[in-house]
Amino acid sequence: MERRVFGVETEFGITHRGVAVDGAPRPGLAPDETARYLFRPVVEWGRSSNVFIPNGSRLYLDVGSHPEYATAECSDIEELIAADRAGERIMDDLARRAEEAMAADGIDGTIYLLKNNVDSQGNSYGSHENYLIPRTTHFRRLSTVLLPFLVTRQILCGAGHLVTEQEEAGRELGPHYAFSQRADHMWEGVSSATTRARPIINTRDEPHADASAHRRLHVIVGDSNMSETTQLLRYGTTDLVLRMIESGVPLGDYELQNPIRAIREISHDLTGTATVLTRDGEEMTAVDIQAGLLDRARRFVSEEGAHHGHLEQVLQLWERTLQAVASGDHSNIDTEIDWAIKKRLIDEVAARGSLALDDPRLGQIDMAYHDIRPERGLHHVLVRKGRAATLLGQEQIDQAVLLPPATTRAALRGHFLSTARAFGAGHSVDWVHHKLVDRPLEAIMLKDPFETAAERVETLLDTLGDRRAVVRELSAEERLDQPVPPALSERYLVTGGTVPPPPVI
Ligand SMILES: Nc1ncnc2c1ncn2[C@@H]1O[C@H](COP(=O)(O)OP(=O)(O)OP(=O)(O)O)[C@@H](O)[C@H]1O
Ligand SMILES: [Mg+2]
Repeated sequence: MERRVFGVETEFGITHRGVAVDGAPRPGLAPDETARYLFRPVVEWGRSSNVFIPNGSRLYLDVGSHPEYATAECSDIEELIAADRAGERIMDDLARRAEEAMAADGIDGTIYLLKNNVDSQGNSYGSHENYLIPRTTHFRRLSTVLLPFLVTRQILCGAGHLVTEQEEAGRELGPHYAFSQRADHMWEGVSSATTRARPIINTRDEPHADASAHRRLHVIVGDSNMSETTQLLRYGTTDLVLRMIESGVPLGDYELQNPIRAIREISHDLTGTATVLTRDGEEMTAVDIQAGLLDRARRFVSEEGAHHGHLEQVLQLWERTLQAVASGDHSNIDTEIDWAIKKRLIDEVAARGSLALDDPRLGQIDMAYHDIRPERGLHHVLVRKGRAATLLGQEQIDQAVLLPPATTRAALRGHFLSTARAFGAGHSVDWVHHKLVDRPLEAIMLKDPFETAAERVETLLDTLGDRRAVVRELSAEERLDQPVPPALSERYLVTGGTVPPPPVI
């Protein structure tokens, strides 16, 4: 497919800790109560804990206690990473406000939002990727090529995990460092369930697009990444493998006999030498499978040409990461790949303090790496020290907090909801639908995720009043001055002119 739509959903871990008294930490609020404080400004803003916001994304608090941010539809990987990083910023801002609101209610303490995938009780929460693919893509090829790719992709873009207890039945492993947090929590290869069975690829058929032409591939196996370069590798390689599948190039058959056993064994073997069995009975390592696909990808790119500006970086980082795993020398990737960045830090602290791998202080580092608060989160600290690479400028992330990507229908969603709000008009939107409450019969469906200008949308918004005369777009400074979280600030201002009377019903 020439252009692809990407989106990523992140569920955050949330903890509240009370102020320590005489050095002893006091328990804080329960996660669900903390999450309710977190979402208070969201609910005040949108009368719901499930809202689409001006940057086109969705903020969502399910009955559980893992607040979720789903990026708007993005049409390139850099845009996607910016949208994802904006989500961290938005959640952190909500956490700061929640701490203030709690303090005003006499509840002191600190909120920790972690962009990781397991909490201290061993519960897992997700980082789900969405890729628009043509409906014609053979599902069979998804399981013969995409599934083995995803099972082994963790050696490239796992977030790293310090495992202190044996998590895998039947194998005696002492405390050790694994590639992935999520691998131990996957239960099926390809299926339509999400929470209970946790398949690697979810086939639930909700394309949020023209169903006769497209599918939305829902990948729920990935670890949440802190590193922008790791994200580049994660989405960049997956997009390339999908492109090769879509183009019908022969990719070999790596279909695995037991993908779920394989994903765990690979995660727990940092040497990259654990072998997995293909359906044909061949023994292969994760590095073998990834190297085979990288080789095909290089040939594919040299024949087809690069389809985005970061492609060479993706290929080089892919190769370097495989070399690092195969050689055991991670020094060539330990500023770019999450598992290696974090491992280096853990190894250093362990060596300095002569700590055993199951020392709880190291477990704390494993968690704190994912803390999204810039002053405190260890990934942020490493970036400031030059020990973790970045890809984006701050201004790209700032902009993604306030505005939707300009290249997909998210631009129209953001424009629609911000205009309706400026006029105080009841409205509802989702990925596809746009409705003014007073004009339900004129609801608009945008099934083409690449549609960025639609006369229909403007015509419907024109019923709100003479917009050209009365609506002004606020600058970023003006939006940041508003007393609400920046992501929820009003984008447009009605400055005068004639606002039409309410419609006669
Ligand atoms: N046509 C599309 N193709 C690919 N991705 C899409 C498309 N439309 C929307 N998306 C992306 O898919 C994600 C949908 O997130 P959302 O959490 O709402 O969906 P879901 O996972 O299906 O629902 P839920 O979380 O309620 O189970 C978003 O990141 C969005 O940008
Ligand atoms: Mg979701």
